[in-house]
Amino acid sequence: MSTGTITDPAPLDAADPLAAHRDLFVGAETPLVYFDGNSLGRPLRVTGPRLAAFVEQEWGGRLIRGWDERWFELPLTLGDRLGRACLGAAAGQTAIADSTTVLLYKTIRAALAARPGRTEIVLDRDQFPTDRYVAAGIAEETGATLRWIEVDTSAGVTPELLAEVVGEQTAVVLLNHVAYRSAWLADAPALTRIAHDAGALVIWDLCHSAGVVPVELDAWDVDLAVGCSYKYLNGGPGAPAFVYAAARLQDELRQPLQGWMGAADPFTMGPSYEPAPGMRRWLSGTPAVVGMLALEDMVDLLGEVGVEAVRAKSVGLTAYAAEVAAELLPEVAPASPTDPERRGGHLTLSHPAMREVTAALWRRDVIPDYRDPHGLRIGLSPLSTSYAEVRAGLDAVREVLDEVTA
Ligand SMILES: Cc1ncc(COP(=O)(O)O)c(C=O)c1O
Ligand SMILES: Nc1c(O)cccc1C(=O)C[C@H](N)C(=O)O
Repeated sequence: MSTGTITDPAPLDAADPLAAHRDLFVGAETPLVYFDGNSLGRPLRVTGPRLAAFVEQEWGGRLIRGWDERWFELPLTLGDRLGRACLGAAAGQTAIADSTTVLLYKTIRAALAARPGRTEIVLDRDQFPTDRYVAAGIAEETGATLRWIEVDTSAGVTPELLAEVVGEQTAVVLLNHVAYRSAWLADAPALTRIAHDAGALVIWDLCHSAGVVPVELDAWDVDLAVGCSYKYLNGGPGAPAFVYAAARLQDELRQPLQGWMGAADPFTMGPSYEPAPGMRRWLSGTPAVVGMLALEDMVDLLGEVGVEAVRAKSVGLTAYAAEVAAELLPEVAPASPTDPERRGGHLTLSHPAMREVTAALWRRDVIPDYRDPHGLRIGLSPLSTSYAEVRAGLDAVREVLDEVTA
């Protein structure tokens, strides 16, 4: 059911300079509507053959020699390439390792230890659960206290809100760059400055921005950052995460999971742990080489396309989704910022029936996410999503909403 005033997606797709990139992704040609690329991105077509070739040639052919030839350095070489492609990080500051959860533990502990005498971890009430849970566990373990920023679930942390809570006891400020629920895009440079003015270190969780929103970690003077690689970086389910530590802090920071792969000379196998210089000290155990291969493919693609172009399409897609939703779903409330400058790569629409609507949409191969309270979350991966797909998905929301509220 259309009001007739909604912009036709066809000319938008025809004018989209990235439209052809859709064909690079597995499944993008099917009628399924995928609104969950911010939870698990689609695989690139090149990744299947690349995994098969890895098994036959690198793993099967080189066997243990692969470590010396490429794998031992891969967390750092790929980290550097990821840093250059979409994090604004010069070489030597990014490593691929662990999961975001584990890297949150490592970075928060390292930051706390670097601010002796200060006891507070500042974070917001609405940040992703794993961030809050890890911080709470560290507080129990170390005696640190959590100091909460109260935020509106349809918005996020502003400089004013942060300035109210930081103080001389703040050791570390932990923030999400794009809020997982509302898509609020935090003003990272301003918030980083506020943390620094209070004498604290800042950790940015970039899970919902890496690969879709340009990030400038060096220019913003960020201390530490973490993020996952399976959303807009299309690394695949459970692919390892990334960690950034500013070069100026690397000698000073000590992460707590002292494993042999982060030691100065792993193969000396000496009696005690000495951290490796540079980013290698952020590693703990054997790197997940197979898990990095799909990410490598996406980093190649992002390097070619440029994250600014990805962001331009992302803004186009979320603006179009907001426009269509406003026309087609007048009873639904926007639960994301209306200003595209403050909005990340997804859009959340709120209505009391959205849990039921989401379940019904999945049954008809329209795949968004549901997030409490009442949020239908539409994740739009710019390189694999078309404007026509946005329109088809929202038409389905209209039909299903009519059915479940009839
Ligand atoms: C902001 C944020 N942090 C962390 C995570 C997850 O961390 P992990 O990959 O360790 O499950 C997610 C999503 O799952 C997230 O959205
Ligand atoms: N990591 C996930 C998983 O292992 C299973 C299901 C969903 C996820 C997610 O990534 C959730 C996502 N971070 C969110 O913002 O809700």
